[in-house]
Amino acid sequence: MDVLPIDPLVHSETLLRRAHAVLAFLLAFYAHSHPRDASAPLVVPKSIALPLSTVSRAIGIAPVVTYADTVLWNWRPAGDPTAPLASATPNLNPLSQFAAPSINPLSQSTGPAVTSFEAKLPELECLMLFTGLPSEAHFYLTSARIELASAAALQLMQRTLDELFLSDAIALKRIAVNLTSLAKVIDRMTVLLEDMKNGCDPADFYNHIRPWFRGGEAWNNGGGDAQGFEFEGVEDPVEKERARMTAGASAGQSSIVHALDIFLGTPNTLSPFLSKMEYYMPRHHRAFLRHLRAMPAQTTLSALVRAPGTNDTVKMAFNESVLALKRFRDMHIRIATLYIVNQARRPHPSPAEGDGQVDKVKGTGGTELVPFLKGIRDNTARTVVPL
Ligand code: HEM
Repeated sequence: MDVLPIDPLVHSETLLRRAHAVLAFLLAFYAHSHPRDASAPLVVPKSIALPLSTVSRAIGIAPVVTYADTVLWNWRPAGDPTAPLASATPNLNPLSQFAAPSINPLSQSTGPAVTSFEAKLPELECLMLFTGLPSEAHFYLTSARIELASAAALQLMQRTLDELFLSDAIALKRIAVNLTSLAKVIDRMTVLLEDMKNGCDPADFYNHIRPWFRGGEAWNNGGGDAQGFEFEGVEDPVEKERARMTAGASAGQSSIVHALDIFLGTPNTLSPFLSKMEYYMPRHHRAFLRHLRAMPAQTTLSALVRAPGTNDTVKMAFNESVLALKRFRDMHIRIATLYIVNQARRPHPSPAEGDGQVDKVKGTGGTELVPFLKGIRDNTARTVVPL
């Protein structure tokens, strides 16, 4: 195929994102419908490799299928094929109305308005699927709904950071209310995560959907020297190396849970895997995480809840949020067990992970998922502060 120029796209972030998604899907179709030779790199033809590498560099994201391609940029309002691409036109973005749900921390006798913005949740459908299976659409849209619900968490975090700056008695009261609200938003995310089971069949997921997400890292999984993808026509050594050992798409690339970890000060912020996943996020998300991390240590929430003299109300509200995040991760482990570990135990058509060593089963991001996810969950629980 010809190498198509990307010049007509360069002035539009939206078109560049769309190009990334289309090219990354093409890369996955090419790579994973190709006879696999674990001893050699997979040469990706320049018709895919060159524009994908250029577009990825332009928007600062890895040249492979990412969570952004399958979830963040992969929806439109259901039943409206003429609707603009996700986020093309802010006013027509069905998610934009949720960016600022009306949560007023000081008028909370009946709790935050989490349910009221949930009621307005629009019906969404996916732009692209690998398989066309309803399970695949449900898989992506479950994550999209979690992202949507988490808009409220972002706002609560922002308000709390503003109050931290003041840290007077009223500010402390507001912080406690915000944190209690945050716990409720995280619990809502957990309910939405559990809804994965109501539309995504575990066997379909494991055998037919998940194999498409694998990156260069998985090309020679377990086989000697790492070979990965070789992008034909890409000469720049940095870009070549970037393309070679890409991780597969994973919701570990969603920035919301990373943001919660930084905000609450869990030790997960030190996880090399989670840091690596930042390169697979849109650059604005990455910048946001850096910004959160750059807060001076003495002005963080973590410092406040550990400072002598901080009242128990604030500490209890903080612990509520931490424990809600732990519950989210408990649910996530149950989901990963159902969709990956249990499936790996069964005979299945593709030899993705069929060596029977269930403890060594890997996530699409490349982790040994059972110990990894449990460690992350336990770190979260350890962040609780004593009263
Ligand atoms: C069938 C559904 C799912 C399965 C099988 C699954 C599996 C996994 C696995 C195996 C990992 C380890 C990293 C890797 O190697 O890829 C992971 C990480 C992660 N996943 Fe999922 N996941 C699912 C759905 C979701 C959803 C809907 C979310 C929320 C948006 C989510 C959020 C995360 C996060 C934040 C991580 C990083 C680890 C952490 O912070 O706890 N996952 N997932």
